[in-house]
Amino acid sequence: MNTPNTNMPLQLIDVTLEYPDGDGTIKALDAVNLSVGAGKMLSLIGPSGSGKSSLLAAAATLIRPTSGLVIIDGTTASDLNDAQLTALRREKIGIIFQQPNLLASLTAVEQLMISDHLRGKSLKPAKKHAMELLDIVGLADSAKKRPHQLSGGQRQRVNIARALMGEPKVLLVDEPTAALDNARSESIVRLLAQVTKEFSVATVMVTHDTEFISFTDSVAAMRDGVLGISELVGS
Ligand SMILES: Nc1ncnc2c1ncn2[C@@H]1O[C@H](COP(=O)(O)OP(=O)(O)OP(=O)(O)O)[C@@H](O)[C@H]1O
Repeated sequence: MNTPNTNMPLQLIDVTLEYPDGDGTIKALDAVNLSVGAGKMLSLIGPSGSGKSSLLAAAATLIRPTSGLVIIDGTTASDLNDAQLTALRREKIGIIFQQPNLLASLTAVEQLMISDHLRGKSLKPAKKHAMELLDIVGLADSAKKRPHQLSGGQRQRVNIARALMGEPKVLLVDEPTAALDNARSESIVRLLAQVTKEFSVATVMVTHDTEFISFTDSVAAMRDGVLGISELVGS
């Protein structure tokens, strides 16, 4: 397949990414092909330095690949200028990092409301939307708590809810359980699998926790920039 397919919110076609390395270059991604369907969640595993973060950064359109295409919900990222890419990211992509970078002075509901506010929504509907999402991630009772009053797992739940505020088509998740104990890690991966279905997003989760990959629809393994298993899911 080498044409945009809107049933596949995330498509990477022959994506190669090279970084300068001394006199030469290093191939962080080597002709990667990947498609993830709406409502499907893929685990991305692989040793350190194999290119997982590079793949997420390319899929997030935070970095332009050396060659190949990144297609988000039918839009080819390389056709866009930087301002258009920023708009595409805001409208279509939710990004969840390892450490929830929440603002210390804001309550959980405010962390989410900011997101809608920046998109031009007024406060009342933003609050309603934020409360709905906090309810979905199991934090309706903690809406008024600030980050220091929440556990690590709860902070990650706020992070997930915040990423969903923009109603993304693609959810990119980098090591969401790295700072959590086993039980909390499992509940976070289960929650990600749940919201993937509920919101019909295409989710890619980089993880070292192979224990929890059975909660996801498929698994791809990276090694030296090459995607070992390139599965088409959700077709
Ligand atoms: N900005 C950069 N400049 C040069 N080389 C880079 C850069 N970022 C990553 N690399 C190299 O690209 C390759 C892939 O790195 P990447 O961080 O994507 O791997 P990873 O699988 O995410 O690793 P980890 O699990 O340790 O985060 C590695 O050889 C790395 O050293």
